[in-house]
Amino acid sequence: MIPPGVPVVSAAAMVAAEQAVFAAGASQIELMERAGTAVAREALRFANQRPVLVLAGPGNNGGDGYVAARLLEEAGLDVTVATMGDAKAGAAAHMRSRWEGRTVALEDAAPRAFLVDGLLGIGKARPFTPDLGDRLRTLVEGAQFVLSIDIPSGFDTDSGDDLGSPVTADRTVALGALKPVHCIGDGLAGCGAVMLADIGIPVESAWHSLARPALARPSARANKYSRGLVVVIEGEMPGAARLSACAAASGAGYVILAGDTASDGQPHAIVRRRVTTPETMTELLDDSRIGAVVVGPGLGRGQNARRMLDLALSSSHALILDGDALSLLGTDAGARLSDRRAPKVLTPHSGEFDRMFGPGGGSKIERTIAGAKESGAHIIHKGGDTVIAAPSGEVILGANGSPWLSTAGTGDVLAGTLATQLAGGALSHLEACEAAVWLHGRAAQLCGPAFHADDLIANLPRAIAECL
Ligand SMILES: NC(=O)C1=CN([C@@H]2O[C@H](COP(=O)(O)OP(=O)(O)OC[C@H]3O[C@@H](n4cnc5c(N)ncnc54)[C@H](OP(=O)(O)O)[C@@H]3O)[C@@H](O)[C@H]2O)[C@@H](O)CC1
Ligand SMILES: [K+]
Repeated sequence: MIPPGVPVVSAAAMVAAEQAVFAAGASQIELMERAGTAVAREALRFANQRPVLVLAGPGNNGGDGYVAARLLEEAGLDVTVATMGDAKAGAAAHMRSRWEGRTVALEDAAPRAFLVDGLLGIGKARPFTPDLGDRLRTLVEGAQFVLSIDIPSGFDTDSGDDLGSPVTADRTVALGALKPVHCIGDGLAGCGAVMLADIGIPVESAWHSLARPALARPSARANKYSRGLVVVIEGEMPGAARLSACAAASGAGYVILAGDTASDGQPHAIVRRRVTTPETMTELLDDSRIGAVVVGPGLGRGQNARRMLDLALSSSHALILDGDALSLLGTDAGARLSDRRAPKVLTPHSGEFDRMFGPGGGSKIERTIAGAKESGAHIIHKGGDTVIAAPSGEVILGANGSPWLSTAGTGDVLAGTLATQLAGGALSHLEACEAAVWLHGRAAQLCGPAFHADDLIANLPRAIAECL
């Protein structure tokens, strides 16, 4: 769980924002006092008179820890500080000197019920030595509650990678702004629930956490075309396209399922069109009322699939490219899509993303931005830590889903949900992506455990109702 709709910044951008506050006259000591106060406030909500162990590292994260220790002791709690290394000169050393309570070296510390983790923050973290790692594991496992200051110690701020840290927090108090580690990678599990503390540092960013969309009810003048005409192209595995079409039918005015389906079926509201040749596909797409086309779910990778994809790409409609369409594009994705002027959204999982844009080169956020810039497409890079990137470099980080989403067909449902939001025309492309990811995640939460993709579709109207 992360706070919705707030800026997310890299470690370097956070430091720059802090520097701007110092340049405007605030002192580092003042800022650290505010940070430690925010941590102590959260700790007091959960400590419930239990003995507290504050871990204080050598940097400013440790400085925040000393402030929190002082305030918790003043509030009447039984507090011990375990130190790792000497506090660095400046505010951290100042806060260390103001702590007069019980202090032990980290190596000698014994577990206590309430653990406040101020070992390492957004400075460049190195893996813990084996001895320290073992001691830390004992302290974490011996605690009933772990509260991390800013980030869980031993995680990389920008990639969210766990550097072999034994810390798993129940809660993390993010100071000033969210960082990538709160939203992506191993950090999602390592942070626990994330609280955001405003410590008076103005932060602006092109990256934000996912927020619930504001969706409009249909106007009194609405008709099936004004609410969006969605076309879903069927292929070798028709069930996938049908899931997309059914999801699109939650909100779109008109949905056409185009393919080799001789029989019609449920729901009857979805119009079946027999489209098996380039001629019938061209005829279908020659309709300016179409708001969005979904191509890829269950499409197949044979010659016919390739032909259908090419025709969809050469149309002027907004395209959602998913599943087999992404595999067919492969390493040509950037070159082929950047020439296409009409809107396009790619919805790869990590395997499909790597096949198109390569596996290396930075964090999931940086790689998704690079893919969006290269292809000129919006990209929804799926996973437990979905990253949405626009070619402009804007990013939405969405972790509102459910681990139960990891089942076949849920991606097809996302593609259809997205088509509806794009075809409606009321939202920008980035907003449509954000709305689709939010609705999809919320529908999954409403399903509870052990659902299948059809259940997800059944819950989309309830998720939409929460956005009106
Ligand atoms: N800027 C501000 O005014 C404010 C900042 N705030 C707070 O400051 C935090 C950032 O502080 P920071 O930049 O001092 O970095 P932080 O992560 O605490 O320490 C880095 C140190 O750890 C050391 N180290 C690394 N790995 C290690 C290991 N395995 N084992 C042992 N040592 C290891 C590393 O040593 P080195 O690698 O350089 O030898 C370096 O000395 C931020 O998250 C927030 O909590 C708030 O108070 C608001 C005001
Ligand atoms: K920490």
